[in-house]
Amino acid sequence: MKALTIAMPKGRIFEEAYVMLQEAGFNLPEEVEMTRKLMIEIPEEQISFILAKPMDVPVYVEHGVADIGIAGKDVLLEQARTVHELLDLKISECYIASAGLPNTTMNEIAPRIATKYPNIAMKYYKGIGEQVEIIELNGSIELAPMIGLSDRIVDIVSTGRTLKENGLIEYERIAEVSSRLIANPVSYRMKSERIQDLVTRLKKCVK
Ligand SMILES: Nc1ncnc2c1ncn2[C@@H]1O[C@H](COP(=O)(O)OP(=O)(O)OP(=O)(O)O)[C@@H](O)[C@H]1O
Ligand SMILES: O=P(O)(O)OC[C@H]1O[C@H](OP(=O)(O)OP(=O)(O)O)[C@H](O)[C@@H]1O
Repeated sequence: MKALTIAMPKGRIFEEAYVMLQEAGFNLPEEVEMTRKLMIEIPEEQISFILAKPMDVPVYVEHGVADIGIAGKDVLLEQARTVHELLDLKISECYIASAGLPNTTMNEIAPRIATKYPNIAMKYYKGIGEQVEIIELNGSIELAPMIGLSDRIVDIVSTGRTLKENGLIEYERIAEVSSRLIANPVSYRMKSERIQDLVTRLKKCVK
C-alpha cells in the first residue's frame, strides 16, 4: 500500500473530515488528542495528516508535499492553484457575501471593501462594474464598517450571527462554499489506485 499524506486545516474542517474518514472505514483512533503536534501519523493506514492554516492547504498540495488536501471552496476560489478538485465533501458549508451597515450606499469614489479574500472581492466588484479599493485583513472583518474602515465587507457567512451581533446586514450572496478534496496532479497519477479508493469510500459518506 502506497503512503498518503493529507493536508487539512486544524479547526472545524479537520473535526468534520476526520469523522468522515472514520465513517468511510479508515482505522483511525476514536479521538485525536489535540496537541501542538502538526503532523499526525496513522501507520496502520499508511496515512499522515499535515495540520495547516486553511489558506496554506492548497500550497502544500500544489508543491506535492501533501498528496491530498481538504480545503474550503473559498480558499480554492481565492488562490486558483494547480490542483485537481476531486470531490465536494459538503462539510463546513457556508457562503461568501458582501455586507455592510444597513441603509448605506457605497462611497461613489473608490468605495472601500475590507476582506480576507481580495481576489474574490475584486472579481465580484469588477463583474458588477464597481471600481473599489480593497483593504486586506486577516480576521474579525466585521469590525471594518463599524469603525469606519470600509463601506462594505466580503466575508464568510454561516449562521449570520456574526453579522447580526455587529449590526451589519447582508447585501449580496457571492459564492457557495463547502470543503473539497483536492489532489496534487502528479500524486493523482502515481498513486491513482490509493486516491481513487479514498474518493470512492468518501463519496459514499457525503450527506
Ligand atoms: N462560520 C463558518 N461556518 C462554516 N464553515 C466556515 C465558517 N468559517 C469558515 N468556514 C470554512 O472553514 C474554513 C476554515 O475556516 P476556520 O474558521 O476554521 O479558519 P480561519 O479562522 O479562517 O483560520 P485561521 O484563524 O486558522 O487562519 C474556511 O476556509 C471556510 O471554508
Ligand atoms: O455567520 P456566522 O455563523 O456568524 O459565521 C461567520 C463567521 O465565521 C468566520 O469567522 P471565524 O470564526 O473563522 O473567525 P475569523 O474572524 O478569525 O475569520 C467568518 O469569518 C465570519 O466572521
